[in-house]
Parts: sequence; C-alpha cells; structure tokens
Amino acid sequence: MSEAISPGLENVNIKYTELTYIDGINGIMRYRGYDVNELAARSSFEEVSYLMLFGKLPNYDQLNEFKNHVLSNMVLPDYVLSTMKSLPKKSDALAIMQTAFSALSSNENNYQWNKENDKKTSMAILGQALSIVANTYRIKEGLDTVTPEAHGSYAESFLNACFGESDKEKVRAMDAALILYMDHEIPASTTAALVTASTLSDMYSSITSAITALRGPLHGGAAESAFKQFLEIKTPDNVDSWFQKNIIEPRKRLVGFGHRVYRTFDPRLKTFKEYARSLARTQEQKNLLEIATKLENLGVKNFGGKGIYTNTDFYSGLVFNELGFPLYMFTSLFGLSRISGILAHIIEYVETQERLIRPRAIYNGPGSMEYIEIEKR
Ligand SMILES: CC(=O)SCCNC(=O)CCNC(=O)[C@H](O)C(C)(C)COP(=O)(O)OP(=O)(O)OC[C@H]1O[C@@H](n2cnc3c(N)ncnc32)[C@H](O)[C@@H]1OP(=O)(O)O
Ligand SMILES: O=C([O-])CC(=O)C(=O)O
Repeated sequence: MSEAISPGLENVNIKYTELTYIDGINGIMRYRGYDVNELAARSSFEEVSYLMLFGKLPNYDQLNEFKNHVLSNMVLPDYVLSTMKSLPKKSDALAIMQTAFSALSSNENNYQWNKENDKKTSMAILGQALSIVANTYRIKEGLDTVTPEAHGSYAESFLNACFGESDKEKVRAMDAALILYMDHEIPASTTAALVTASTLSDMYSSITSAITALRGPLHGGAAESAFKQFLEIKTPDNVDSWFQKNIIEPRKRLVGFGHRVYRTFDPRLKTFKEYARSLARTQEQKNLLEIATKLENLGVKNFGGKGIYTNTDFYSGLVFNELGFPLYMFTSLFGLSRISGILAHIIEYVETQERLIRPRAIYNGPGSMEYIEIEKR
C-alpha cells in the first residue's frame, strides 16, 4: 500500500499562530481576536499593522511613533527606482514589485533575526512597499516616479502618491481594503515567505518569495481574473448565457468562487460589497456591479451545494476599479495590503518556533538503473 501524501499540503499544520483565526464553516475571521470587518470599519491600516506586528492595538503615542517611522521610510534608493524603470513597460505590475524587493534584498548580508532588527526592518519595509507599489503604477502609466509624501494616513499617502489627490470616502475604502487583505493565516504566498524565512534568509527575500507566489490566478491574481469575467459579460442581460457557455458547459471554474478553507461566504466580502455599492458612481461601474451581483447569485445556486461560495476576490476588483486603479494593479494592491501579515507571520515563526521547513516527497520513479552511454541511447 502506498504511503499517504497531502496534495496541496491540505490540512497540514506547520505553525502555531496568534495572528489570524479563520472558521471556514461559519465564515468568521479575526485578527488577534478582533473581527476583521469591525477593524475595517473602525480602525486604520497602521493601527491594525501595529496590532499584527506588536500584539495589541496602539495608543495615540504608539500609533504616531509607528506611523512616523513607517512613513519616513518611503524613500527608495536610486538603484531600486532605476531597476523598476528599466523593466519593459508591459511588465506585469507584480513582477515589478517582486523585482524591487529582490533589489532591496541585495543590501541584506547575513541578516540577524532579533526583536530590535525585526521591528526596524518591518517598519522600513512597510514604508518602502507603499513607495514601490505607487511607483509601479506611475511607471506603468508613464508618469514620473516620486518619493511619496506623508499625509494623514498610510492609505491617504498611498492614494496621493498614485493620483496626486484623494477624497475622504476613497481613503476610507482604501484603508478598509488594506485591512481586509492584510492577513489570511498561511495561504500559498505567506507559506512561500515562511519557507524562505525558515532558512534564516532575510526579510526582503522572504517578501520576494511571497510576492512571486501571490501572482498566480489561483491566488492573488484572482481579483483581476474575476473582474475580466465581468468585462467579458458586458451587460447584465448576458450573465445567464455567459455562465452557461463559459462555466457550466465546459465545466470550468468561476473565478472569485471557491476557497481552500471556506465552505461558506468569505467574511471579508461583507465590507468589500458595501464599498463596491457605495463607490459605484459611473454608469459603467453600476453596470459592472449589477453583472457581478447576478453572476454571484448564479454561482451560489450552482456551486453552493458543494460548499463553493464567493471569495473576497470576486468583489475586491470592483472596489479597486472604483478607486481609480486599472486592472493590472489589482494584484499589487493585494500585495501591498498583505505585507504586514507576511511580516508578522515570519517574525512569529522565527522568534517562537524556528525550524527549517523541509517536507518530504515519496519517490515513485524507477528503481536502480544501469547507465547507458550517450551513443547507445
Ligand atoms: C484571496 C484568494 O486567494 S481567494 C482564492 C481565489 N482564487 C479563485 O477564485 C480561483 C477559483 N477557485 C479555485 O480555483 C479553487 O476554489 C481554489 C484554488 C481557490 C481552492 O482550490 P482547492 O481547495 O484546491 O479545491 P479543489 O481544486 O480541490 O476543488 C474542489 C472541488 O471544487 C470545485 N471547484 C473549486 N473551485 C471552483 C470554482 N471556482 N468554480 C467551480 N468549481 C470549483 C473543483 O472543480 C472540485 O470539484 P470536484 O471535486 O468535483 O472535482
Ligand atoms: O487563504 C487563502 O488560501 C487565500 C486567501 O483568501 C487569502 O490569501 O486572502
């Protein structure tokens, strides 16, 4: 009898965590005990990042000190900006982000993991990430690169660095999106970072690993693919026929549906849906929202019985679009949000239970083979 493997590492636990709790049956998700939608409604990205990195919500002094440190780190070295700019204009936005982090890792020789260094480096990475993602947008749009200025909040500084301005409701929505996507226990991207950190490599390399894994359409790239479905459908009247022809008949997957952990609606949807509705200002945005709502109902009707429900990426793209971002930026926005969570996980892992992550594979190839010289093959 063959030994058991766990394809996709399903149900394999590789760490303890005090960070994110997910109840996939009842659709509950909390950061250090706080409901994620309540945090998205009442808190800010910097407060929740502090919570994840340092264990509790900050008071005013702690928050201001943290925010000042983070936002004072938005200056990117010239070689990073010029590396980003040197990539072909049509480069994938996430590839630009991963290249920028990889370039920053060139400064890290023999990184020493300890509380002091980890704290300092995390705050630097959060500031640099803002600048990297904002400048990715600017480079792709053919705009000059900038050193972002510190405005009221992380979200506001980011939107201003991209667009030169922002309104209050959009800042609030950006903040909520950054919080909702901040962490999700250990999905593929965070696991990739953990594997790298478990070798005691540096934080920048760990973040680079995570970003490369985030890119795929089964994970972070799904918001973009979900939105493309809405664009392809064009009008709400086409939803039924599109669904039949593109999903049911070819037995294809509906993007923005299904999840490794949830067997019900992804709890983060609640806030994303609210913003998708309140920010839909143009006819085009309202049309896309109507398409999404109709498609979601069909998806639930057809797949809900199998425990396949809407995931957060189904609606987040609508919000990103309403904030003014082009499709190609969606995965990078997810990546920007996720940095704090990844940092918190790798620090938690290295500080509390460091062990090299090295699973096994069960060999099922041929037995001992006799070598054949090339002329005789
Ligand atoms: C933020 C995020 O990363 S959320 C995830 C975003 N990704 C997507 O939306 C892409 C579409 N979804 C999927 O491909 C999957 O649901 C994943 C990759 C997210 C999770 O996949 P897994 O846990 O590995 O589930 P798996 O691939 O084994 O599928 C189990 C069953 O559900 C079906 N299924 C899973 N997702 C979908 C879907 N979106 N549409 C239709 N059927 C689906 C599979 O066909 C399979 O059916 P079967 O048992 O009859 O063969
Ligand atoms: O948990 C997962 O596998 C994917 C996900 O929803 C996330 O990373 O936010």
